Amino acid sequence: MKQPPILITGAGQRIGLHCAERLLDDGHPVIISYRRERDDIDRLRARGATALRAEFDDEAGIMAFIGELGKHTDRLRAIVHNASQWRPDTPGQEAEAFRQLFHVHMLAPYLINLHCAELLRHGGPADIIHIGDDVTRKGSRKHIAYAASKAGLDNLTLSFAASLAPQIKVNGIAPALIQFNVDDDEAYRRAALAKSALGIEPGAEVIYQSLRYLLDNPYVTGTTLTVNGGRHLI
Ligand SMILES: NC(=O)C1=CN([C@@H]2O[C@H](COP(=O)(O)OP(=O)(O)OC[C@H]3O[C@@H](n4cnc5c(N)ncnc54)[C@H](OP(=O)(O)O)[C@@H]3O)[C@@H](O)[C@H]2O)C=CC1
Ligand SMILES: Nc1nc2c(c(=O)[nH]1)N=C([C@H](O)[C@@H](O)CO)CN2
Repeated sequence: MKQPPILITGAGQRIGLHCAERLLDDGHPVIISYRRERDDIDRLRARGATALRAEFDDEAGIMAFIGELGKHTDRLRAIVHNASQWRPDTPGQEAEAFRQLFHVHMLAPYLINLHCAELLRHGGPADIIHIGDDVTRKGSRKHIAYAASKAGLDNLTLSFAASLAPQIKVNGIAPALIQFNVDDDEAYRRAALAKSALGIEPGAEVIYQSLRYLLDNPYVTGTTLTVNGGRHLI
């Protein structure tokens, strides 16, 4: 019997896109959510992925996505909450930033988990994976709202792991620098690389490897994998 699809949110680019491609390479059916249309999303469609547009900026958008998802599948192998916005604290926009970050990093995973857990209860292996951030370990001077919203996501991992066991495993992945953004200048890149013991920009494959471990291990739940190049050692 064909495996149930794996849902990855925010997989129109970068880490989510890479993980979607690698899951397709491994023969998994894939559903992604995306916000802005991109050529890469057409490439995923050509490989058989289902791409559903989603805006998690308010409750209505999140619930609309949940309704649309239910029209495309009655089972899921896993839900990967990857969608995210990385924005600094901006004077004059503090509350709006906090609202946006709370919605995408906490309310969307919370409502999707509550409303879609039933799709994971099909008797086979089932996982929810929250992509957090190593920054929750100590906070951030310039991304206070971002770090707080990711810390809330870490706590959702614990609560949902307890609540959905034993049918569904729930874990997190806490990356630190994985992949620079195109507009990151040389000085920023040098400073960011110096913040970890291993000092490299590893690329998205290290997140796919972590995802693979959590999907394949039947005895891990309620944990968060740190993938940070040893930042905690510096
Ligand atoms: N890249 C890195 O080095 C690190 C990444 N992480 C985490 O890893 C994950 C993947 O990182 P990365 O690939 O860089 O992520 P991106 O910054 O590329 O964001 C992923 C996607 O999330 C979507 N998204 C953002 N806000 C919303 C929203 N309100 N509703 C729906 N979709 C939304 C974006 O869609 P669109 O572009 O169409 O707007 C984007 O394509 C994230 O959770 C991130 O926090 C953690 C530490 C380091
Ligand atoms: N949604 C995103 N979250 C984060 C990103 C990103 O590009 N998108 N990038 C980082 C940085 O790499 C940081 O870990 C090191 O400077 C953090 N989160």
